[in-house]
Amino acid sequence: MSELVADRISVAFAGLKALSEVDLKVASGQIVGLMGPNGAGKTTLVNVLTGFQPPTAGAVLLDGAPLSGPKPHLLRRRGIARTFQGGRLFRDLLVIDNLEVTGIGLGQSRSAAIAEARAMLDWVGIAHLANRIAGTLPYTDERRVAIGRALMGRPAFILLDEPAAGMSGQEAADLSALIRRIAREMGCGVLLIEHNVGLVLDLCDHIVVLDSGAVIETGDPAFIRASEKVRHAYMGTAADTHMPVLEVGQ
Ligand SMILES: Nc1ncnc2c1ncn2[C@@H]1O[C@H](COP(=O)(O)OP(=O)(O)OP(=O)(O)O)[C@@H](O)[C@H]1O
Repeated sequence: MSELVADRISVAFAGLKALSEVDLKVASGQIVGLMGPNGAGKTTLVNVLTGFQPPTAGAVLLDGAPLSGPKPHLLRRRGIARTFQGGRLFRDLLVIDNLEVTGIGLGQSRSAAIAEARAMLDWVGIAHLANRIAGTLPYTDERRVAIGRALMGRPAFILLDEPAAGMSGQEAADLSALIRRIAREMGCGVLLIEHNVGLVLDLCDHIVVLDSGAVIETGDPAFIRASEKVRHAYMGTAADTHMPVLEVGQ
């Protein structure tokens, strides 16, 4: 059992407080949702947890030990992987090569990286895309490749930044099933940033809601669904009774 913790993380950009003393915890096999309106600080927190953004204050702890100042590739080697908004694949390379170079970057031999890349594409359900040029894929397939690439080396944690953006209901449902398998079958701890509130409420064991850089609510999906504070943050008024729920599947 492994645990990734954000401990009172603050980030300031030239006077703008992007995050203020944010706490968050993800354990092995758990799916934690990170919600909040645009500009709430979600990506900044993922950047801090993955070494792309140094915190102004606070610490990231992996199994109780602080990870102060390491570079993203070193955190990746320690088992903290992520995807990005927009995929960020090596667009001129084949899909299989995108995964292979990641394996090699993690210290695998070429043959081990190729073998894991093939097995991973199969596990994610996109073996048929192995020999496509990554830059020619439709958006939704690109997302799956990005997730497969992030799973190379079997990370302990995967942080997914808006993986369902632009997906149809059925595509989001398929993605949801994949994320559940990542947690249940791989035992990976998942942190999910997603604007599709329906997907987050359906999938997550625990949810943290940010607004203007601060945690305004944490709890299980039923608690978050009923929260006036969350409704208020999303809709701008407590009088509104509907959160912007996009239904998953069916
Ligand atoms: N590198 C940066 N320099 C200056 N300001 C930044 C930087 N990165 C983010 N910000 C600001 O910090 C705040 C939080 O941004 P962030 O991207 O983390 O929010 P978010 O919740 O991920 O938003 P979205 O849902 O739109 O992706 C915003 O006001 C944003 O403009």
